[in-house]
Amino acid sequence: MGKLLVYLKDYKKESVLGPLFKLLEASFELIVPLVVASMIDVGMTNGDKGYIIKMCLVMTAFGLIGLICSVTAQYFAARAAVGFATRLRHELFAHVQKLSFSQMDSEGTSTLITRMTSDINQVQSGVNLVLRLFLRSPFIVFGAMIMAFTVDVKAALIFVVVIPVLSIIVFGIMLVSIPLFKKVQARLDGVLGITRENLTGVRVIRAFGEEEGEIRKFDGETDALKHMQMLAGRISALMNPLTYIVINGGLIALIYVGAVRVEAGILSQGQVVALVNYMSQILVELVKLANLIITVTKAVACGNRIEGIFEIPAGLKETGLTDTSKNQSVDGAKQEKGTVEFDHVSLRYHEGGEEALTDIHFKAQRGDTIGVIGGTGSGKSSLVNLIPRFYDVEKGSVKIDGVDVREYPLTGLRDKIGVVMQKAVLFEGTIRENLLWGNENASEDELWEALRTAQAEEFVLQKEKKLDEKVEQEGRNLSGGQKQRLSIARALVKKPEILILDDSASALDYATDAALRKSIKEMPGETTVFIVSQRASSLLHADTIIVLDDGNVAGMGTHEELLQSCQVYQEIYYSQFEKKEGVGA
Ligand SMILES: Nc1ncnc2c1ncn2[C@@H]1O[C@H](COP(=O)(O)OP(=O)(O)OP(=O)(O)O)[C@@H](O)[C@H]1O
Repeated sequence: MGKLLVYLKDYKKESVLGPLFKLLEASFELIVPLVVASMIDVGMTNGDKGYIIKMCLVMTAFGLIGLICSVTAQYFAARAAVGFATRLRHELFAHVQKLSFSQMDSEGTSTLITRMTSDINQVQSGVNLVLRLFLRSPFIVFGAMIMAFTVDVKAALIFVVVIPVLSIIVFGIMLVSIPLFKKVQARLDGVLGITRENLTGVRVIRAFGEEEGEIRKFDGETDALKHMQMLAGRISALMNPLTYIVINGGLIALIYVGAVRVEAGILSQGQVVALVNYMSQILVELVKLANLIITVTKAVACGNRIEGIFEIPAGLKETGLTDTSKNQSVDGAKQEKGTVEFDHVSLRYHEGGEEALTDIHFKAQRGDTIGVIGGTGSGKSSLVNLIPRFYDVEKGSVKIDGVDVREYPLTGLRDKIGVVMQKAVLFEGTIRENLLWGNENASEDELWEALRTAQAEEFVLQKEKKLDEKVEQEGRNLSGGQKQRLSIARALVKKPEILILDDSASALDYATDAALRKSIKEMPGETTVFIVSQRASSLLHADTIIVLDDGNVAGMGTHEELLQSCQVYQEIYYSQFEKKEGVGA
């Protein structure tokens, strides 16, 4: 948590002024009991109305000044806490962008969202409360005790007994409840996780009629949270009765000793009232202090979890070499733009886990169409994901234009590549805004050209506002096929040297799929295209088809060659060919 405090550095002034104004407010609070005492002893005893009014005015002035100090302190503390949290959120977000997909997979999206939202909020509350109370509460506790001693040493000895007993109760309860609050936080994370999973997968849940099961799961989690909160609440609830018993005992003792000493003429009535006020102030501040410590403990726990994310080293490292400089140094005058080479590549997602890809070796020339086929889980997506460095190889290397992809600046690398993922993802906005992700400077003509190639022109023309038609969050107002075609158009707007279509035509009918492949083939310039597909018919005309089986290359060649020599390919092809003979290939 300590390392996070560096983000407070822009708020040094606020972090100093906030506590200082709180101290000022506390100083006035400590003087008020003495003013009351004087009002009783001088004003009331002598029936001096003028003196009483004067003291009332002094108290009002103290109250007003205290209020101004308090509001000013709140302002500075809030400014520092909100500024700190905003900076922290920015930094965390930027750091998460630098994590590799494997690192994100191992943390989990839901965890990262919790770190970025509720954990940061908790830290923000902690910082705010610390700035307001960490000086004020101890100052009042010790200040009130010292003031009590200045009033009467013998009576103040009661404070010496009461304060430690109170402290033991307050901090004892706090010590027991802090681990419980941590458990409450963990349960809350569970509820958040289950809620998020349910809401993102709501369609599947309903399609499978799993609503009841989900409700039971959710109830189970919330019940567990409730029990934990009740337990923590019951223990915290002991605080008030116990502290009030002690404080009232103390007050009785104080009033008794005070009365005896007033009788003896050692103390005045006003002084006894001042002592009682100091005792009450101490109680209030000890309870505040305990709450502060609980909030701070929660904030530190959340801060440590955030720090844990910062401690994950940025998974994608760049050497910062430019593509052109390296190109020349590697290959002299020879221009290799658009070539993709896998040099004995192996990939493992987790240390100690199974290899997802083993010894993949091939070279695609500029303008080639490479088909990748294989059963589910055979490694097709894993293979193409290595090209834009969504994951890094474990062994070997992936080279573009003769240069290892790890040596490109990431933005430079990804500028060369257009990727259309298995799951089409669109963002809230208009069709135009989504397409411009590919190239923010693309002209109107270029957008329509990309839509034409992606077989999306017709349906966009049918929309009332054409390119300015609204796309809702996750593109939920579009069909699966429309989303896929828009995602393809978005990648084409980029005019990439390398285009990766990862099973991205699965929602298209055979005729549209064939038309799409034809228009991609006819695109101006020579784009190297990788098509991942489960459909053999989609890959018939590829220059090379890579057949994957359990992460290994089972065969490589043209359709005709593979049909002759590769058993895995024959199995795939004939299983589909029998059903779909003559359709759209
Ligand atoms: N992010 C990941 N973390 C861990 N393992 C993964 C990850 N992605 C894929 N795998 C594993 O790697 C293997 C290959 O998966 P991959 O997604 O590349 O297969 P695929 O051929 O594209 O499958 P499909 O056709 O079903 O999309 C599988 O065993 C899968 O469980």
